[in-house]
Amino acid sequence: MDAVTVTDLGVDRGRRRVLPGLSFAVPAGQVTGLLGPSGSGKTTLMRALVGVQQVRSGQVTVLGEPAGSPGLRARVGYVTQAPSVYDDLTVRENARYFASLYGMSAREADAAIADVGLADAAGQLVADLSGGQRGRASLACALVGSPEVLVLDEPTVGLDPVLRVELWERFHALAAAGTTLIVSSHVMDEAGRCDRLLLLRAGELIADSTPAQLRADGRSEDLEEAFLNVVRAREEVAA
Ligand SMILES: Nc1ncnc2c1ncn2[C@@H]1O[C@H](COP(=O)(O)OP(=O)(O)OP(=O)(O)O)[C@@H](O)[C@H]1O
Repeated sequence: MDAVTVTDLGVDRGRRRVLPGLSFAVPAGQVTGLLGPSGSGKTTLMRALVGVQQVRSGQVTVLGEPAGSPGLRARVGYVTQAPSVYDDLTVRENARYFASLYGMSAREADAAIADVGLADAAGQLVADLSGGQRGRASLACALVGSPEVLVLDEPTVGLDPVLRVELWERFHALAAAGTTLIVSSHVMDEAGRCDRLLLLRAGELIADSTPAQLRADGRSEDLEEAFLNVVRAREEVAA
């Protein structure tokens, strides 16, 4: 079953056509990576998926409803690149506040904090956290609502490798329990951790694939090189 379907999605930002017309589907209960260089349109696409982006054309359907429908608010979680937590509250107070909005208990808030590796910093004010810790506090606040679809914009930026691996394990545990995750990254080594890959370049979908298929199509075990080979092959066809 598909959790998300996108048909001919066109988005302009300012005077630029950022997404010319994308079509793809995201299967439920998997981790789908949205990979692409800076400026390729990842955030714009994620904004369209959660219904906060004005679109020029096309349809975005999430869990059977148009993206942004009121009925999806509690079912779709979105963690932006800029952490959306309250600086003047502690990590615990933030998580418990968001838990109360979703009708969840303080215990569930504390579990979400532990899930992102912030248990030791639970009593600290968000204002006193590092950038990476702040991002994880924001992630904890999204996890606490147990959304069916989680859209995460570069959640591992600035994290040390151990923590990155732990978060990816957490993403896969959530997917195994039925959550659909869409995770953006511009680091190709994270592509290998995804079940499926959507590769964007200048707003175009270069690949809708799996890591294994991309390695085969790009004739390289190295995903970055495989991506480049696929891009070059497309350019040769277009020339
Ligand atoms: N508010 C805006 N007005 C005009 N253009 C914008 C706006 N926001 C983004 N853009 C442009 O849209 C394009 C795609 O931006 P987007 O943020 O979606 O890319 P991205 O792949 O998420 O990049 P990054 O990895 O750096 O976050 C870029 O060329 C960017 O300059």
